[in-house]
Amino acid sequence: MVENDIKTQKFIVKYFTEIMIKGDSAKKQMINQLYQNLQKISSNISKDIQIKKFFDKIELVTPLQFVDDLRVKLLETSGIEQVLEAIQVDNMETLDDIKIKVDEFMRHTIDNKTFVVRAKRVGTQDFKSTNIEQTVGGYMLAMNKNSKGVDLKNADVTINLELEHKKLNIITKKYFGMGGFPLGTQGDILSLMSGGFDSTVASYLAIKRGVKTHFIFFNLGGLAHEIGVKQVAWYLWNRFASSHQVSFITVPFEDVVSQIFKDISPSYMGVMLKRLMIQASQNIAKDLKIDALLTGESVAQVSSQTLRNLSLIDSASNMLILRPLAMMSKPDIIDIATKIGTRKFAEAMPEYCGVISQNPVTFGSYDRVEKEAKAFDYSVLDEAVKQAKIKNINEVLDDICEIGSLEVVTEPSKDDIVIDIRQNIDCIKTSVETLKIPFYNLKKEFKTLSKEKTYLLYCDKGVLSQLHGQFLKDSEGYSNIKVYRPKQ
Ligand SMILES: Nc1ncnc2c1ncn2[C@@H]1O[C@H](COP(=O)(O)OP(=O)(O)OP(=O)(O)O)[C@@H](O)[C@H]1O
Repeated sequence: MVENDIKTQKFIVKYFTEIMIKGDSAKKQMINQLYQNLQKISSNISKDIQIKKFFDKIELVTPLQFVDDLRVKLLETSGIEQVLEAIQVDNMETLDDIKIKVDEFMRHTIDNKTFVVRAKRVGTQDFKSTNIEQTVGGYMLAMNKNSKGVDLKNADVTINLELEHKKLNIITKKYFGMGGFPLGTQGDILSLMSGGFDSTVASYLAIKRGVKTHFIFFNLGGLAHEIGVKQVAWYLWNRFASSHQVSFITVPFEDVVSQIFKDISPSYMGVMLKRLMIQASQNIAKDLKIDALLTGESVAQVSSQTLRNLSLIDSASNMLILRPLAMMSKPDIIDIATKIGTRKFAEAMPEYCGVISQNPVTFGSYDRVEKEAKAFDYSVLDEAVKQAKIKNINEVLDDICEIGSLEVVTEPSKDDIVIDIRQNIDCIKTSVETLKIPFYNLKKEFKTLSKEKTYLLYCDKGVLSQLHGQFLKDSEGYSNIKVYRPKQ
């Protein structure tokens, strides 16, 4: 039981170890960037969160009601090695002050456990860190008969203390952060985003490395695919990169695909399609002053992703192309997708344009690709690039919402059924029958529901409900779907 009337909680953010071994100016630049990123992220949660930068850490002090939100965001911000949660107590002048406070806050942790006290100290006190450890340890041992005693080598519980002048931090929890470099320290990249496992994991790895990651999507003709890609790109950005604004570019590629069917030999269609995507991406990246492209390609993952074919694709442009998954195995990629929450999106992503990957060449020839490329009418590609739509990532969901035109209902009728399609476990409470079906199971489970009822899809902003409802309507032919947006 904590008896003190504490109204704030402190987070201590320790920098990624690779930042700490940099030279002074690189280190300073990275710490400044992380500080700015955290200022932005924390002020989005609450203007009452205070943030302070030190040479070896950043401290954030938050009112208690924002602790959970802030913790989640800190653990999803690149550049952080460890996040410590601490209780901060001021006016700690003597060893007696310290021992009493630490016992008050930490005694509940040592019941039936062995413990050890570790302390660090900054200031001109007349005692040393070891004195703090011994005094606090001795006092807690005497005061807590249920404890199993002090164990210096193998304690069940370590009580970590940091005394800075008269300010004492009692560390209550430690988490591993995401690692990596602060977003914005490594320039900009344009990620070719098809929404499957690979391009989403590749984009995450770029973000984690500190690279500001913009997205480009080539629309080959499927509304469902467009919806899926926009949704997962927004999810990645919102979760791991919202300290920076990035672009989402949609390039209409239907005509390019038709032209490929006219001009290119079947076995080279797949390689040519990728080359054309790379060429279009390069042109757009140059306009946006982006230095490099990113893809989710991985050597040998599918029969067409041979080293030779990747080289044929590469030779379509002279821009740097990063392929962070090049040497990774699929299970490792899926593990990352599961960890970062994109697995469900990837599994729900519809197949597109399968024809173009039938009987692909696996060891294409440089001469032949040149010949195929010469046969292609590039004015079609130029036109597609001209028609590309560039949006801010936070506008893409609204953007697709315009495509949808499902009726929006603010009050359900008594026979309606509400379906909460959000990914989290909470389910909205309504006055009518309400089901929980996360969006990634909707297609499968909707089939099993009575056709006689009207279903009102519910999500946080009404946007994903529009998208998924529209998808069910267009692709599966259902007409008994509306969107539920209760009045705030
Ligand atoms: N429609 C598209 N729009 C943008 N980029 C694409 C598109 N299709 C493919 N790409 C890019 O090409 C890469 C290889 O695509 P391909 O379909 O061959 O492989 P994949 O391994 O299934 O990719 P993913 O798992 O990312 O869907 C993708 O990772 C992505 O970077």
